[in-house]
Amino acid sequence: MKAVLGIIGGSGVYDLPGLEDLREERITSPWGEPSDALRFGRIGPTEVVFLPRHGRGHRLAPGDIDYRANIDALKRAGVTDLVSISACGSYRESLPPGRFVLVDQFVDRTTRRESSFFGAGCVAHVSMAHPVGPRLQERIAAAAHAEGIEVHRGGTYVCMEGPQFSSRAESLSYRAAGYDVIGMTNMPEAKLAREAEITYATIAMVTDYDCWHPDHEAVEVSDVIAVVKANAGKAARLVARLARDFPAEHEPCPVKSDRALEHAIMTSPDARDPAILAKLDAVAGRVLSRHRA
Ligand SMILES: CSC[C@H]1O[C@H](OP(=O)(O)O)[C@H](O)[C@@H]1O
Ligand SMILES: Nc1ncnc2[nH]cnc12
Repeated sequence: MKAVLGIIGGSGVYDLPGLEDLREERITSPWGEPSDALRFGRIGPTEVVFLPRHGRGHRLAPGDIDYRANIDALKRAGVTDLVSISACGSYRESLPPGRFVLVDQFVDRTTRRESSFFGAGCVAHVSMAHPVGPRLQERIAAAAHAEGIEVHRGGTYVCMEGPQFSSRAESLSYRAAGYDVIGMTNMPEAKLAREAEITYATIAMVTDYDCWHPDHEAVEVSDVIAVVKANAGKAARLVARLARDFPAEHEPCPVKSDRALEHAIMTSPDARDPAILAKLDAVAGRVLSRHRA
């Protein structure tokens, strides 16, 4: 399978410099409205598809993003490997603003988001034991190393509902729980990518110390955006190197993110709702077409 690299830009990242042969296309999805038109292009030999998660001009709050439409649209665009660039707060003194963290675990504390493509009419359960593709993460780390960009490998990203930042008590409890960074967007994004058999990884860009730190009173959006802007060049270099060095063929994922639906669908073929199956054409086409045969 040909590799297509998807990039989701988070807060402050509304375009991707260096995309050649750029074209934009609004992909329609049966799941809803994607955050923006997809931007298709090439970096070196690699096909790249870019989507700004909050839409151009940051129109969408974390809880208003249609994560299902975004992932479905990226799947329709042929994306096999998806990298999220996300601003986050830090729970570690050793992860200061400006540091990139390649997280490998997520905790979902969101409360009012559609977090699955499956449900009544077609039930499926995929594994989220290892939500990040280790080989994709390895490639990001190698690209960072080649560019002289310091990254921290590993860590847990807790995803809160927002849009308000945490209270001090919440911040202290997340830190005590052992989480490393906090944001508002990587869940359900990572879950949906897994259901769509897209390999997912996050470059979490630390922008603040949340509000647990004795020397940092409270998070301010202006501080977050100042850090993102100061590090945007580094992020662009990292993505460009990742894309230039990306293999032409999608590499099989060691945690089977690209085969997540292989044994996941519970509903027997004769009990499946044809209307739901029609919506699942892109996300689950690989396995559903086989079952129909
Ligand atoms: C602007 S601060 C809060 C905002 O930033 C992060 O977004 P993203 O993950 O898309 O970079 C955080 O999750 C909040 O949505
Ligand atoms: N402290 C924080 N909490 C939640 N989301 C964030 N995004 C950036 N900083 C954040």
